[in-house]
Amino acid sequence: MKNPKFDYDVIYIGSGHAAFDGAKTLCKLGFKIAFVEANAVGGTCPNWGCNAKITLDGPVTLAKTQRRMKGIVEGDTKLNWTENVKHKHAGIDPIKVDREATMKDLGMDVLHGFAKFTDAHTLEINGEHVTSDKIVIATGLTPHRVDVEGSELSHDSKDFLDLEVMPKRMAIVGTGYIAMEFATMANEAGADVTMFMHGDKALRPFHQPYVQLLMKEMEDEGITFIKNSDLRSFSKNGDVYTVTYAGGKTMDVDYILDASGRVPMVHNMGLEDVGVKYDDKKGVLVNDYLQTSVDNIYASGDVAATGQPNLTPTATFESQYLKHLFAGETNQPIDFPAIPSVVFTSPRISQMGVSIEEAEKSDEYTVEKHDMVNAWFRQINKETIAQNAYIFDKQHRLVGFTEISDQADNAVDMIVPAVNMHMTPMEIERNVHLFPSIGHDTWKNL
Ligand SMILES: Cc1cc2nc3c(=O)[nH]c(=O)nc-3n(C[C@H](O)[C@H](O)[C@H](O)COP(=O)(O)OP(=O)(O)OC[C@H]3O[C@@H](n4cnc5c(N)ncnc54)[C@H](O)[C@@H]3O)c2cc1C
Ligand SMILES: NC(=O)c1ccc[n+]([C@@H]2O[C@H](COP(=O)([O-])OP(=O)(O)OC[C@H]3O[C@@H](n4cnc5c(N)ncnc54)[C@H](O)[C@@H]3O)[C@@H](O)[C@H]2O)c1
Repeated sequence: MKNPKFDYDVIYIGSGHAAFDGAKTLCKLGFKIAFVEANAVGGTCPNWGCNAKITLDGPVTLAKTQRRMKGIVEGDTKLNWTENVKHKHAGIDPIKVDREATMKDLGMDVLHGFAKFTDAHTLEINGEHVTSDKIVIATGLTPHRVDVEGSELSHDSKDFLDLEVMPKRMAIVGTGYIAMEFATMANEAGADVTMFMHGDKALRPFHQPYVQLLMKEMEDEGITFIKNSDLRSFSKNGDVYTVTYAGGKTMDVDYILDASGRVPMVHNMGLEDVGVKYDDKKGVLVNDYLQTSVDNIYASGDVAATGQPNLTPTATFESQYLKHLFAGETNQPIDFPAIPSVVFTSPRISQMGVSIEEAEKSDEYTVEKHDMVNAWFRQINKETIAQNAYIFDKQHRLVGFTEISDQADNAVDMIVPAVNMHMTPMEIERNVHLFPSIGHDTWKNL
């Protein structure tokens, strides 16, 4: 215990990556720590985000690859969605229990309930008051609902991940990360998927020519995109849902997934009462030390308005930074590295650092584009789309990378050190990779 004036040295509101990853090493330095969790311990990523999604995606990508290898790999492939969801539960459901046990083994407390500030050092949880020297708001995001009549009839990504039977006809609102990933899974599981787009662009943060290739691939697999859909209402008659859009057109479906984005969890927590400033869309306002407008209150992860991508690696990085700050290991502002991101569709699209679009507007950079689809390494599994681009600065150091292919996730991950350490060509040469491997394939162009 560092400050006996309070019940705890640090309380984290939330128990996701923005909290736990740094806390687990902070507690070893003698800090007394508690997490307040209103839902499943571990937060979004393991329970209804990354881990849950990628467990369901494994058999989806396998089925697609096996179809391409027809004749070499014999037999028909059909995804059994019900068994896939059972497999997901078997792998994912124990995580929250294990995580809570780990927290307690490390000497940290888990307080189940919804936290509300009563003053800058005090939280009310289920009518009990607990105090802490520092409080970290790590409450994440929650699904946004489109503002149309009948919006309560739609489902969110959490509901989708627990679907025991795949509906025959599915309407998906949006074409962001969740919409595109979940459409890929639903389509492979046999659903007739229609995507209702806000405008005419999908996956806006990614290189649009790659997004066009992905959309064409998804259309070839049977997915329909309705551009500028201008949603009007959802209604339900018996088991059938009707989507009304674009000037009164209608479509009947069996399920509506609203994937129109996620918004910060900042309400009903007494933030206004204690003076913590926030923006409804961006989250809790923080300075370069992740400190809010109240000195002893910090924010970390998706809920913190840092302008960084709302991803697990970002939450982990911020949580680790706060550990260093609280432990006195740094007094410097947070210095974000380039954070890689990938959309787990088939094929996948990944990117990191300076984008092609930024590079093409500046004399500082050069862009080298590659189409590898006919390269032998990409033909092992008969990939049908495989392109990437490297962005270099004037010293020929890699500053950005993007790829579309079945292996785009592993490709960008292999390139992380070259981008973040600003490696020179000589240093790059000294990083010798396995052969044959995606690492070798990706670094050979540097
Ligand atoms: C479907 C989906 C797929 C995703 N896939 C990926 C992926 O593949 N890769 C990737 O990097 N990222 C992915 N993400 C994003 C990733 O899950 C988040 O960036 C990450 O979980 C953020 O962690 P966090 O700790 O900030 O918030 P969270 O993990 O959301 O944790 C916040 C916790 O706070 C709790 N809470 C909120 N308010 C209160 C309160 N007042 N009192 C008590 N507890 C409270 C919540 O119950 C929650 O458990 C995905 C997200 C979704 C939804
Ligand atoms: N692979 C990953 O790393 C991964 C996967 C899933 C989620 N995430 C994280 O979760 C966050 C939330 O994901 P998301 O997909 O919900 O959000 P998003 O911001 O990626 O996409 C939201 C989509 O909804 C659309 N939209 C908004 N209003 C609409 C309307 N009225 N009608 C039709 N469409 C509308 C937007 O145009 C956009 O296509 C992401 O930003 C990302 O940080 C990451």
